Amino acid sequence: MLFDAPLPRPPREVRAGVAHLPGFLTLEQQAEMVGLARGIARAAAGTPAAMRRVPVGHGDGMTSAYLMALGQAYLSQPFRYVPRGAGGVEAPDVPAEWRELARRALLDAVRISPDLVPWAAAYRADVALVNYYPPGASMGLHVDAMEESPAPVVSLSIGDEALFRMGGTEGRSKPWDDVLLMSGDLLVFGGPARRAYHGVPRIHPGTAPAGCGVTEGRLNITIRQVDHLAAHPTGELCKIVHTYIRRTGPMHECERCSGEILQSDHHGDH
Ligand SMILES: O=C(O)CCC(=O)C(=O)O
Ligand SMILES: [Fe+2]
Repeated sequence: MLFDAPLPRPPREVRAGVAHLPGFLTLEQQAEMVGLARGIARAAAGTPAAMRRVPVGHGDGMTSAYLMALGQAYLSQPFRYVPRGAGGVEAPDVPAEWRELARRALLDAVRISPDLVPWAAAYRADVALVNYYPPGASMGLHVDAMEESPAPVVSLSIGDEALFRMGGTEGRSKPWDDVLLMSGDLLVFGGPARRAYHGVPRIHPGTAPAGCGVTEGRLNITIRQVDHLAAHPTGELCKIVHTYIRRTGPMHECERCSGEILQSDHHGDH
């Protein structure tokens, strides 16, 4: 009996700015997310927004995961987001319930990692990247560097267990923090860890729980804020395109009202 009961996995701060909340999603919520992702992938099949294999930080002998971007197209070589309509590139919508789920996930994560606090109130998810790892797939150590906003990344795992590795901000070398991500787990990284190297060296085949919606492999959904937004004194939101460091602190200029100086809706992000 001692070894039959699952070991308790309390929420924990892996390091400053990294919160791991095991079992954040119920099995029903997991199956619902998988169903939604599958439906979107089916509808996008055969279009430029279709799920595709994208090697991330891969060495010899590593098999890459499949990727589908929602909210904005995410192109490789070099990696970049392309806003909808720009250059005729389209992307499926991020389901409204995922954006809301990410907002709530961040609020929960803030309680575990106080370094995430500055981002919670103004967080606005605008992109979701859906990764599918077939058995044997992995993702090399990389930095999520293409988002203009420094808001945290909200990551949900469904299906097979994965070894998630978080390194430093300077390079891929040790020390690393290794975290076992199981089906339903939430991981949020931001603040001092936002631009840290991270990856998935391996997944453990055959470990997906019955009823999670994934029978083989692992689904990872990262929900992100790409656009860096600022609030006008009127409350209208604009996208920050330039940041000037003044003696009084950072000042921002937006796309639409070029030249106008805006107040950031974030705190301590520069
Ligand atoms: O699969 C994971 O847990 C991490 C995915 C990731 O790092 C990414 O999509 O940028
Ligand atoms: Fe990443």
